[in-house]
This record gives sequence, structure tokens and C-alpha cells, in this order.
Amino acid sequence: MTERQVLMSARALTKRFGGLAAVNDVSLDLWLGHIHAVIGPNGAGKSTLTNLLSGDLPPTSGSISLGEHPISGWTPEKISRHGLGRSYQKTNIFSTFSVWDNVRLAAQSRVQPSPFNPLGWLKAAARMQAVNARAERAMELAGLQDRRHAQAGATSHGEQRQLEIAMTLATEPRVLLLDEPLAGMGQAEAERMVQLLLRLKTEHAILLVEHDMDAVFTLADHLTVMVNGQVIASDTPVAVRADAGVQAAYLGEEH
Ligand SMILES: Nc1ncnc2c1ncn2[C@@H]1O[C@H](COP(=O)(O)OP(=O)(O)OP(=O)(O)O)[C@@H](O)[C@H]1O
Repeated sequence: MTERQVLMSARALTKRFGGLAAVNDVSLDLWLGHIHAVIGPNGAGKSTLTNLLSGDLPPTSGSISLGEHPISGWTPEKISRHGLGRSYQKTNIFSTFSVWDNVRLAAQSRVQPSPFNPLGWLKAAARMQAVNARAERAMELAGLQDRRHAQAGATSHGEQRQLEIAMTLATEPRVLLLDEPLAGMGQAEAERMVQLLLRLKTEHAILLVEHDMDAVFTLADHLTVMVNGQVIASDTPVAVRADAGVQAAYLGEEH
């Protein structure tokens, strides 16, 4: 068996808001080719954990590494430049622009213009080509190539979530943090998103925060259950489903 490649890990992460430990001593690894789902009731600390990993919130204590880099204290922009892509619960697109323009803008955000290089303009064409190629690939991965000319705000809810993922992919991340990508979707849209995530996992390490338990049990290679900021189980989905403590605290009879 080949050894699993850890692309991101957190050790003993804690985040306190005053007296509340929203995330309490949480450790986890994200592996290439795996979807690591984090589930738990409202207020369990899932979004806070995601915000810690993306650098949007500083931890009270604990450490995070991305590849070989210890990233604690880095800004979200720097973490993003080193291969972390994050989608948010709230759709975050330019609604009057086309689908293609949104993805292209996201791809362009990765290209640093070079004001100190007087010959920089010579490379402009090559730079544009690279941006377009990256945007094209992200559109294809997200399954949006046939919707490129549509106005983003006029596309369906499901397509807008696909677009968000395409925009994240355009920055060429290796690790994806996905916060409720299926939220508000009908069944057909949800099924499309599940297929998209299965495609994406082959080239990424994915952290998935999701309330749709059918999707979670279809997608997850590893499952972490949080309650009140703490991890109460972290194992394969089969093992988690059979865990009496998890049944009692969260999953209930249904699963
Ligand atoms: N900025 C903040 N200041 C104070 N308390 C916060 C802050 N952000 C989150 N909390 C609290 O931390 C706890 C964890 O919240 P968090 O949003 O991480 O949970 P969650 O598992 O993502 O919930 P949901 O499933 O509803 O999104 C909650 O009690 C919440 O009220």
C-alpha cells in the first residue's frame, strides 16, 4: 500500500471566545486523495475550525502546517498562495459578470504583475495565456464549460456553488476547505455536486463541512465528529456510524 500523503495538519488547536472554547484541542490531518468530513450539531465549532485552518481567525493555541510550512500567524492571502483554497457558506461571486469572467478574475488574482521589471510587458501575453489556461481548467473541473457566457447572477443556485468552487480551483490549490457546498440544493443539484467532489478529491486533500448526512456518508474517507468544540470521534465513516457515543450525541437512529 502506498503511504498517504498529508498535505495539511493541525495539532491541539484551540480557539477561545472569552470563556467559550469554540474549538478545543482539535488535531486532524488532510490527505491527498481523501475527503475528510467534519460533522456536528449547530455550534459544534466546525466553521471556527475552518476559519483557523484558512487563517481567517488566529488560534488561541496549537499549530497548523500546510505541506512543509508551519503556517500559524500567516495571513489568509499568504496561506492561499501556498496552496489552500477555501469556499465560503455565502456565495461570493460578481453577479453581473459572466461565469467565465468570474473564474478568469480568480485565476488572475494569482498572477503578480512585475512593476520592477522594465521588460515585464514582454511577458504579458504569456501571462494572459497562463491565466486563461488556468481558468479553463478550473471551469472544466467544475463542470461549467457549457455555461461560460451565462451571467453569473442568472445561473441556478447549484451552478453558483459550482462557480464558487471553480473560482477556488482557479487559484490552483492542493488543499480545499469546503464549507457546506450542498447547502440549499435540490436533489439533482446535490447529486451533481457529490460527483464533482469525487472528481476533485483525486488531485486534492479536501476538508468538507456538511450537514447533508447522505452526502457525507457517500463522500467521506474519514469522518471527524465535533460536539461543543471537541472531537468525540475521528475514524472511517463505518466505524463512526457504529460508535455508540456518536449515535447518542449526534447521529441518532437514522444513521
Ligand atoms: N466571533 C465569535 N465570537 C464569539 N463566539 C463565537 C464567534 N464565532 C463563533 N462563536 C461561537 O462558537 C461556537 C462554535 O460556532 P461555529 O460557528 O464554529 O459552529 P458550527 O459548528 O460551524 O455551527 P453551524 O453548523 O451552525 O455553522 C458557537 O457557540 C458560536 O456561538
